[in-house]
Amino acid sequence: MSAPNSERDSSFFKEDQLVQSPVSSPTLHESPPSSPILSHTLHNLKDFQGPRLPSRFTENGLVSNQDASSQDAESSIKSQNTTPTHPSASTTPDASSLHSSDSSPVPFHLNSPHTPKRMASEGYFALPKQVSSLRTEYRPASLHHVPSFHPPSDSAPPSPLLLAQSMKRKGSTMSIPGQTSSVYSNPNSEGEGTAPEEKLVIIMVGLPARGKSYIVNKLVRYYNWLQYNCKAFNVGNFRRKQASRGPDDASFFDPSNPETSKLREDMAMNTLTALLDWFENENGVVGIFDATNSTAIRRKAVVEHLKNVPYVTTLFIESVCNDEQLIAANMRMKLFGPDYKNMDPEKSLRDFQERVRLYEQKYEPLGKFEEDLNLRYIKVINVGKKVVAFNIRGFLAGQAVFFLLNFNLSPRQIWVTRHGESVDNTMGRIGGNASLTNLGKQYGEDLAMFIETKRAEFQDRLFYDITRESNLLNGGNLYQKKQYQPDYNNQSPTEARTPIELDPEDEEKIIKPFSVWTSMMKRSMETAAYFDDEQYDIKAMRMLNEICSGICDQLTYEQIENMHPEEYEARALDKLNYRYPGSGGESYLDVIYRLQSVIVEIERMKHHVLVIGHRVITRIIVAYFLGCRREDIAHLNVPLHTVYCIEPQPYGTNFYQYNYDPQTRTFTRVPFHV
Ligand SMILES: Nc1ncnc2c1ncn2[C@@H]1O[C@H](COP(=O)(O)OP(=O)(O)O)[C@@H](O)[C@H]1O
Ligand SMILES: O=P(O)(O)OC[C@H]1O[C@@](CO)(OP(=O)(O)O)[C@@H](O)[C@@H]1O
Repeated sequence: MSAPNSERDSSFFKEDQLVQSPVSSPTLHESPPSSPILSHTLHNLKDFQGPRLPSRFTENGLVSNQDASSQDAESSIKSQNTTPTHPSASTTPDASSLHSSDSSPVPFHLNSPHTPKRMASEGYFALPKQVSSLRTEYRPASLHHVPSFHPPSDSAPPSPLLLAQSMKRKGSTMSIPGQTSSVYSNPNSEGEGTAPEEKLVIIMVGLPARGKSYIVNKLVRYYNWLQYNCKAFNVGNFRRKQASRGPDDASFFDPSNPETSKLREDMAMNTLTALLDWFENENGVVGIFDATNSTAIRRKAVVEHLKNVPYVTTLFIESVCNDEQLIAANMRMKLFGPDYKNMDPEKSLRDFQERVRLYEQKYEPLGKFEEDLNLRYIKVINVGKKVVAFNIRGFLAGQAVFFLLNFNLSPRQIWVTRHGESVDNTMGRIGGNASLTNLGKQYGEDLAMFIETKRAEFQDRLFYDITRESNLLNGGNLYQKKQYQPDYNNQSPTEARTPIELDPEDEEKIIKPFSVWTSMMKRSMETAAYFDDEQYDIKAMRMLNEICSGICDQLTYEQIENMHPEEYEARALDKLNYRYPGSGGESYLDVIYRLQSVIVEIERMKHHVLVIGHRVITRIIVAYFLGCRREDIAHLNVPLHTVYCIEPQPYGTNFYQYNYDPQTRTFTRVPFHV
């Protein structure tokens, strides 16, 4: 019998790993376990000499091996409306508690959606190999006759039916690297028996120039930052690498052309196969299939291709856009893309418009077909102005939905810097809650002036771009930028200008609020003290506090090396996962997870923000926008008195870096290098 929680030794708990579980669970075409729930239970009751499970069931509750996959062990639990009791429990559930709420026995049906095959695809645990090979006899009692429950004793094993009920169905829930520890029994050094973790295949849907790849790139960055191994598989890129890829113009996309249609389907399935190979060979966790996937028949082929893959769940993401201005802008963006680079823009635009027209002929939006199959999907309409979600389940899928509800395309600036120099910085002491030195205060004062200037500059750029855009679209003359060059050297940029009449919609886009966020530590809040809270929304956040160094707080690195050499060495080996010992001690991974809400809020905001953080905080935020590899995050070079500016763009992100010179009290732009 498994030990109660409190007595389990540490071997029961293992950090949820990034890598896929090494356990070789039975692939679903092998003879499936006789009863996934029961066998899983046996696996958990590691000392229990439970009832012998049959290798077969037949129609009256016993099902042949071939049909075992239609075995509905789970519904026999779910429908009996009882909280499964552990076989060792002394309570004896009476017959009524084993029946559905309407007190009639629940039919034991064989075609349940929760068969081992479906359970695997829904993220339930498939059984570790050593259990599924168990060959024992089990004859489920008829549901009309419910045997009374006798606590197990050496001689009489518990009633198999109740044993079944004691099996909590394993659902998919969050497994966060460095934050959760999945409990399982019989761990061994290779991690055998480690709980297999859910994998997610995201399937994009949408006409060309609807932002699919843009969304994909953001999701890849977000999942990887959360330490889930995520990669995009773009069919267009696959096509461009093919020697025999058919015509390079829109005719390739003509659905009435059988040859090119076959080519396109083959390219799509080959790309999907590459995604599955990546799952297998590189321990992928979230694979994103980036294609138009514009017809139900294509999506059915994708689902068929995936249905036998263990632990995989799917999520369709459709980007819908009926904003003509945005679509026109998107199409113009495409002219700078790989399909039309260095080609005549007018001709390329016409060709791309023809490609879209050909797709539109056969386009089928997500809907009844997917709902009839209970497939999960989310529709993002006009960049999230409206979002429709269907049957969203699973932790990883939920993360995608959460993210998609919070991103936008508005041009704005994201500024990140550490606090000004603190007393502890001058002493080389880490952590603590020291105040600024005079130099640190000077930095804060000059930072406020610098940001004020950059805010006005960006506002000018927005004004020029937006009025130019609206003039272009309205056939008007281009706005002459020179009318708008304020004299920054002599006056505060925000007051010197004559007010200009703007229509309300443009005004909202151009005159943007500006948030200044600090941690709740003195050195950060004191740096923000020079910002005018009439002009800036200033907010202190505990999530932005510096990493807690536990027993090493207030020590120098040299002291740590001398006093705690093993800690010093361990941290140097794996700074990302290493957690400082002592009360509140944290790792970089811990800080990443407490910054998740800050990152999503920055993505959601349409206005500017300045984060005045700390070394770890600055590294993690800059690493997110850079899309850094996990091994680089904890080592980015982010010295004091350096300001980073991040500008999200339609295709990617612009980065700028400014170094502060305390002698001249100026900021100079330098090549971005972290
Ligand atoms: N949700 C969205 N709806 C519409 N356009 C978007 C969306 N997200 C991003 N875009 C814009 O669409 C442009 C083209 O996006 P892209 O990803 O290349 O399209 P697709 O991959 O669908 O062909 C990007 O420049 C981006 O600014
Ligand atoms: O992860 P490492 O490189 O140790 O940097 C974190 C350390 O940086 C420091 C600098 O000493 O942050 P801060 O920017 O707040 O001054 C310490 O407080 C913190 O422990």
